[in-house]
Amino acid sequence: MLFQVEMTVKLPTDMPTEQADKIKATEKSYSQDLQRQGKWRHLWRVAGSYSNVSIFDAEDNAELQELVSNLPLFPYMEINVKPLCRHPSSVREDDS
Ligand SMILES: O=C(O)CC1=CCC(=O)O1
Repeated sequence: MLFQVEMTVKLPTDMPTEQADKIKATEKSYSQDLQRQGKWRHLWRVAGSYSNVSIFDAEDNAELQELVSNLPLFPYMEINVKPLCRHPSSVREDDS
């Protein structure tokens, strides 16, 4: 199942830079691992913001919840999820 996930990062302004950098590095590694596994299909920055729009490919809602709640930045993000299904006019055969 495909899901559009929009994440907006809201780190506390008083978080020490070293701590923030460590969380961001762990987040990068975790996200790149999921991208290589094909679970995190797309990762796009929303221009002009500290948000991303991502496409996840998870077995079901429970797996999506597990993937997203294990994000190192999870405690510091607002997350919106939209389940997706194939558009009947899509010409892409691999959009499943
Ligand atoms: O910077 C972000 O949008 C949050 C994030 C998701 C994956 C990653 O490496 O950073």
